[in-house]
Amino acid sequence: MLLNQINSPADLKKLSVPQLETLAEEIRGFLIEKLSITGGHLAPNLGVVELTLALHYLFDSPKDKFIFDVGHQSYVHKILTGRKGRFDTLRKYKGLCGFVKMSESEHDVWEAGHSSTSLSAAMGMAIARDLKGEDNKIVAIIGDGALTGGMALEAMNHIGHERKNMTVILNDNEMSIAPNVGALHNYLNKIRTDKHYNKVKEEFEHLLKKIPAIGGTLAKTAERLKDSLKYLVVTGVWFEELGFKYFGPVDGHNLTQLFETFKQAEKVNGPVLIHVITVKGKGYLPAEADSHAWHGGGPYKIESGQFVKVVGPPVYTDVFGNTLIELAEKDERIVAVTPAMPKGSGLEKFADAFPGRMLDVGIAEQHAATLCAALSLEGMKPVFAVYSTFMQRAYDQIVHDICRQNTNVVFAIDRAGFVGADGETHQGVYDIAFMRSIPNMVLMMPKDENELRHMMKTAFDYNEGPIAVRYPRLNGVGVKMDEELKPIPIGSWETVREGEKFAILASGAPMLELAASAAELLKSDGINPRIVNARFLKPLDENMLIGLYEDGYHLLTLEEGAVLGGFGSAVLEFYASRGIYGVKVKPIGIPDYFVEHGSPKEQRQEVGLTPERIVTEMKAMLPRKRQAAGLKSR
Ligand SMILES: Cc1ncc(C[n+]2csc(CCOP(=O)(O)OP(=O)(O)O)c2C)c(N)n1
Ligand SMILES: CC(=O)[C@@H](O)[C@H](O)COP(=O)(O)O
Ligand SMILES: [Mg+2]
Repeated sequence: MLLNQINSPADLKKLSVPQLETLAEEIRGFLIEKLSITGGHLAPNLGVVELTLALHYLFDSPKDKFIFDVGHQSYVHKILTGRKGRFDTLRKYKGLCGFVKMSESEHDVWEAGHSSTSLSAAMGMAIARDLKGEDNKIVAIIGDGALTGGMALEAMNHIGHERKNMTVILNDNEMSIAPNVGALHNYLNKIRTDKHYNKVKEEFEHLLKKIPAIGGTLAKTAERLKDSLKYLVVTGVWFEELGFKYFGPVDGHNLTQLFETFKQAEKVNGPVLIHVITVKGKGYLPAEADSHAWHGGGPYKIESGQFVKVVGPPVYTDVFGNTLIELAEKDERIVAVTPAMPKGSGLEKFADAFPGRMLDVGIAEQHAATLCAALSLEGMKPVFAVYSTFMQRAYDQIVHDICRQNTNVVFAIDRAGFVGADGETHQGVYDIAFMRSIPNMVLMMPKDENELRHMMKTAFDYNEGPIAVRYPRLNGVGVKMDEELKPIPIGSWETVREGEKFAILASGAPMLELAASAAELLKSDGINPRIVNARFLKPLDENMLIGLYEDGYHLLTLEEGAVLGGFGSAVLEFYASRGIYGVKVKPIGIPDYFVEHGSPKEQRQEVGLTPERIVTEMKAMLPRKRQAAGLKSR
């Protein structure tokens, strides 16, 4: 196996093109085999085997810098840079990261997980390189989906203006996670498919060069003629007008074509954009046939192409999608907006049921948020369906457009809390802190999927401004679902377990489960804590908080969110702002660092979101002398 001889990119340089082609097939086989056990982003990586080989063959990483957008398609890069032996640990706790990771290799020069950052990063590195007088090459690899992200266009605007030497590789496989959307996608499609463009291109470009440069007013007309002719036939003219020299479309699975194109591009001074056409899932028929399903998934049977655990969508996602349909049948104002995650956000059935009322805007969270604000001002009832982590992209729009104008936007915040294998770039752990501090915002989290349904009813009945419900990436909690949907009084908590002396205020199913486990452990100490479903993170249940203080409870708050500025902070602020200093409050949540990939259970264990930790914290709140004597609480 040639693959066994490849331990660094230098090993590639000795190979012939036929050998590289053989190596490509071996890498494909390696990916299919390894990911059948670990799961992961199979289709994106099968699509970039030849492209990544060409990069490492022609450039000189890490001196030349490769910047992968999103980074979910960096497995081949990792195989070629000495990490193929770690693939059994892919996306596992303390194992190989599923995205680019600087701590893993000197060849990893830019980390991501969120899309559309590669061009800004490339520009920053190009400017730094030139200021330092260095001469390394900078190559950004961005997908057609990531190109729909607003900051990619912001970067292109800057790059085209400064005209720094860099190479942008547009990996165009017509797919985002779902089929790609948008005018840019349609434009790329035209370039990709219109053979006419390519056939006449050479002749016309040749002709254009023949038009003599002439003086006077005629010159302007001739120039305008050249430009309009150029527009007609030169492919990639949109990129050219933005200051890039466009090459393509190039077959991204043909090494010879890739090498030829890269060699031509090397001669260009200034930014170059190479439009590479690839097949997402290339070389594994189930993934080629349905690259949406195979964008990222769990373990599978190679022969049958069946996932080992036919894991439906996370139960909250599914309940959200089904309940939204139920509500939309009675309310034609309801419109769903998703930034490129229709399936992940549970909106596919809604889209089928209500054509035209599910808007996939591409990877454009900022646009999605402001769009919702305007939809609401015009009398619609928009739901912004977004993962907690990706919602971070739209913070200003949420403040400036949605909340400040007090619009009736419903937020369906999915993947709230630890998400597991995607790790630190995807944890949904900051939205409590950043949403609760915005005026007019209401923020809820259900104790189970049945309460999610009632919260959705609450949200869509609410007409006092923005209202958000956050829910975790959880499969199969399994509770009885109420037929009738009843709105929940805003700001009302619920005692789910009576107790004395201590009260655990827990937000969301994972935390309520944790509280119940801690209560079990505490029985032997004669401590019987009250457990409260703190289902509103804003506004707080002020009556209950006053009552808990007056009844002398010691409080612990539990949140699967950043403890800095989170729910526990809100409770502390509540008491402090009323001059109540005699109540003990212990906020328990995620400490101030980024929690890497693993399972949510391992992540909770790592940060101390465990029953044992709660027991320790509770005992620490007992009066010193009683503790010292090892006495049980009163
Ligand atoms: C800001 C942001 N929003 C959403 C996502 C979720 N996401 C991950 S990959 C992806 C599609 C990327 O498409 P493309 O860039 O074309 O890469 P491909 O998977 O096709 O290789 C999306 C939407 C993300 N990573 N970042
Ligand atoms: C790479 C990326 O951002 C997406 O593919 C993300 O991994 C999807 O997450 P879910 O699997 O939770 O839908
Ligand atoms: Mg794509």
